[in-house]
Amino acid sequence: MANIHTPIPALKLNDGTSIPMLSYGTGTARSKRGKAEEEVDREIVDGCKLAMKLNYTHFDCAESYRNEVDLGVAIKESKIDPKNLYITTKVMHSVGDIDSAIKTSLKKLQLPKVDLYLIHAPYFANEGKDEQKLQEAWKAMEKVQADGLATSIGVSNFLPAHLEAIMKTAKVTPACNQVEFHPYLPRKDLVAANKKYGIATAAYGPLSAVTKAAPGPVDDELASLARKYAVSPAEICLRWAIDQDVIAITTSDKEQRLSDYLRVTKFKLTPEEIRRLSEEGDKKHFRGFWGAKFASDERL
Ligand SMILES: NC(=O)C1=CN([C@@H]2O[C@H](COP(=O)(O)OP(=O)(O)OC[C@H]3O[C@@H](n4cnc5c(N)ncnc54)[C@H](O)[C@@H]3O)[C@@H](O)[C@H]2O)C=CC1
Ligand SMILES: O=CCc1c[nH]c2ccccc12
Repeated sequence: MANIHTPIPALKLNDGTSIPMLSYGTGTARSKRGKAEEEVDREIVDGCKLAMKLNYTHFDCAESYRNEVDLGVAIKESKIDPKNLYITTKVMHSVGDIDSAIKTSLKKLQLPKVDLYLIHAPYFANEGKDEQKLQEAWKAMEKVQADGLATSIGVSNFLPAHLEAIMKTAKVTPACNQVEFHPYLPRKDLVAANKKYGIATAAYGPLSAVTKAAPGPVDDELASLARKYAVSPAEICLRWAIDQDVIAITTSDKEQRLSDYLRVTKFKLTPEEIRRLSEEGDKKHFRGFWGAKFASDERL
């Protein structure tokens, strides 16, 4: 049985801060869709509070999820000092006015600052092709950090070309690039580009191989490793990310699953196990979010 008090491993970011490598994603919940954004959604609040009770500390949110208000209420009701939590949020449709967007997000979250603020996607900039727009948005992100409204700043869904564009004028290197990442979408060139700049990679959709993309060629290897470590195949997927220094952003509304995911603090995959899983993963390609429309090569 997992000891839920075993600390979640942390990764040092290029700005010297540490980020918990297992995060509770708030973007999967669907219940908010029928409600006004300001209306508190008890299902979302209770989901976040459950994760807090289980000792999750890192919460991944976004302007576009329309649930910053709910995460804010969950933090307040949990009575946990926000200093002991790690809150990520992202800007999407307000990317043209990032200065106001962060203030609006902080108001909804009832926080003086977030730990990590991300540009949700590069597509606002003429589907990622307008370098100047990307650079202007990044400059505004640097101001958010300079103003003390976000400890760290980063990006999401950026491909190597988008990183190169902003790095031409950046004063601050993004701390993190949050992208879809799992054995059927290992993003080798993108992870290499992130590494080149010292940018941490964060994975969304890390369970895709056991959920949306199942069945597939990694199934036998996942089952065998799950038996060896007495965990579920999902936890092997999470560890496959973490053992490659990738932050895993997952979620569930089931207490048992959320609790089980914390068993990732109890084991580590060997380099050979990671290699074997990656080799099997290479036999299939699956992309669940932001499809080919946005990348010249879907596998990028
Ligand atoms: N930056 C971006 O563009 C994006 C960010 N995200 C963030 O990442 C978070 C996690 O994304 P997901 O794709 O949901 O991650 P995920 O791949 O970890 O999947 C989690 C989902 O799988 C389900 N699940 C877990 N174990 C299962 C099992 N054994 N069998 C069947 N279903 C199972 C859970 O109930 C949950 O709905 C989101 O909540 C959001 O915060 C997600 C998508 C895009
Ligand atoms: O973050 C990516 C997935 C996602 C979940 N809800 C929304 C709403 C708007 C854009 C993207 C998403």
